[in-house]
Amino acid sequence: MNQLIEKSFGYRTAAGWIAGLAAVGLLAAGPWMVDTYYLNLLFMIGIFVITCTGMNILIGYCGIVSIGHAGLMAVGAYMSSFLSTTYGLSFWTVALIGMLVSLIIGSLIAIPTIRAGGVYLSMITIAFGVVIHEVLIRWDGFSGGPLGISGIAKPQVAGYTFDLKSMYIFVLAIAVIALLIARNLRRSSWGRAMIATKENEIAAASLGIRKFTVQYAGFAISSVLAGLSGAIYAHTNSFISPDTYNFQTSVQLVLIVILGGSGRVLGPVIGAAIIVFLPEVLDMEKLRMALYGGIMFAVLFFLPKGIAGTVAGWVAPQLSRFAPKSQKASSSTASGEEIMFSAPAQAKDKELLVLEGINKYFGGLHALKDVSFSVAAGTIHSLVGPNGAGKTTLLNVISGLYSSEQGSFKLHGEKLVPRSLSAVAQLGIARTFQHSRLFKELSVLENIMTGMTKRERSGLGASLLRTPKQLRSERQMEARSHALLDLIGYEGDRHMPASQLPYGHQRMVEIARALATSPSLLLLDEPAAGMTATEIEQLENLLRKLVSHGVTVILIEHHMDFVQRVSDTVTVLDFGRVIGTGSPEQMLSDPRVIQAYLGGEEVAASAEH
Ligand SMILES: Nc1ncnc2c1ncn2[C@@H]1O[C@H](COP(=O)(O)OP(=O)(O)OP(=O)(O)O)[C@@H](O)[C@H]1O
Repeated sequence: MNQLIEKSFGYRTAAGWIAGLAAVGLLAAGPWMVDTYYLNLLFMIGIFVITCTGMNILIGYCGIVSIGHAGLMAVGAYMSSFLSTTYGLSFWTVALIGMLVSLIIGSLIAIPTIRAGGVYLSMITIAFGVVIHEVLIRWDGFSGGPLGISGIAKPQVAGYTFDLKSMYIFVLAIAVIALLIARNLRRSSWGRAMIATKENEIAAASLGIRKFTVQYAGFAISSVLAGLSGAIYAHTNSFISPDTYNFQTSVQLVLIVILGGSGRVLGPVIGAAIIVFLPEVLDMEKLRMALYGGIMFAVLFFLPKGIAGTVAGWVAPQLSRFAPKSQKASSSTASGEEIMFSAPAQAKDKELLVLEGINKYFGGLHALKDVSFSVAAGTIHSLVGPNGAGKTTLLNVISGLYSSEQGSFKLHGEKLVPRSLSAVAQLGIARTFQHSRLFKELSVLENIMTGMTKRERSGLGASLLRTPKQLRSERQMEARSHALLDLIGYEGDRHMPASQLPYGHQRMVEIARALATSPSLLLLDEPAAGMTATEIEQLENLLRKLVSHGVTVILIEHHMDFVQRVSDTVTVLDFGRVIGTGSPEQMLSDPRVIQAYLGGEEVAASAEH
């Protein structure tokens, strides 16, 4: 039965390829089937697909809504047109230069845009688009001013001059390549890192993923595609003016991505087809902006996932009924233990982490007061204390999410200088969060694979081209993820989006994702919360397995019997201060600890009587 299912998945992929090839074949026959008017429209769809595939990577994968991308198209178009009309250079040379200049300018704009984040991000891109438009109107010597540049040469190859038909075929080929690149990226560690950062920047950073690096890559790809499509358009149309690339064009580009379905590879194709054909069909050329505004409103209100996203939402559950629930990678012979524990176990008596005099303030609140203790390698060290005692704050300080005002850390005997979350992850410290921070858009397997990003990430070029080496690395990561899920005893559907997981499974997957970073120190913030008794038992076994192989665990937990069973050492915090460190038996029977835990209840109880 399993083989049948696997075969049917193979058939699905094959069916996808056949349908794709048939569609491309049909579109390639376009020049011989439609008149010039419709061929022009098809050509424009191709141009938009190229640009919007880049924007889809930026908006859908990275979560950066750029409303100035027409400016980057303009850079490619004007640079190539200027060089072509002034120096008579060939299209192939000037298109390449246009693309590179667009890449350079896009990369420069990316820096403030990514750093600003939030609402300022889109404002910067709008400002960029407006500035480019103004520069083109005023810089006569380069752009021809408001009149633009005309007489731009068409591409030539061995004496053959490209006409609209051949340019259309060329654009179709580039659009298909752009779509394949977007698809490859989505299936690579770069694509997963982009989506992870978009969904939960803190969780992504805790896996060692640098937001700036992945978002910068998204900006770079989209700049290249915008510059290229700008150059192709200019050399086909033979004329460009500043109005070709105004604010309206930028809005149109965003609309195509959102209408088609941001983050969906085929979204730009659907969006571009509708946005190009609709004003023609409705004969609303003069009311184009009003029509776009209406479409934008309707899409955001009725189809927030766009057309492709909505259709996928209907179809995916039907297909998942045929998906193998617990599919394991056949190529892997490695077990979860072999993957996790390739490093030699550390001696138990060695101090892995030493905290000295940690203080943390939130305004007037002194949340951590001179916290000092050490954590021995290969042990489970629990942090307990009443609500608000400062346990999570301490974990946040250790993991680099918060900086402390005073105090120092030593890891493996070396002093650590203040560090970011992603830099701490690079040191081999992994964590989970009190409230699940899984990447909901990604499947269970993809979540785990995201944990391997810092060690396994292939180069960006290899990911875009899906080279055999990159494919091998992907398969290895997938096999390792299966093995890790086996290790934690995860029995659920591994291809299911994390958004659909029950709470207990979310917690387990989050632990597996942290383990995927191969940490030497694992910080767990209330991992048993929301778990069933069986799952807690599995967690207990897993923790024992981890420490037996030398992994060190710092555990925050409110289930005291669980703490008592698994811990080697317990540190008790109360009002941000350490009130004791010792064995679980010592600590949990210490009168100060009982007072700290029960004091509030006693007060409450006495108030009731
Ligand atoms: N980001 C923050 N800004 C302001 N105050 C904060 C912040 N994070 C924590 N605090 C405060 O610091 C104190 C310690 O909180 P913390 O969450 O670390 O306690 P805890 O021991 O983990 O509690 P619980 O068991 O309920 O999770 C609390 O008074 C809390 O309100």
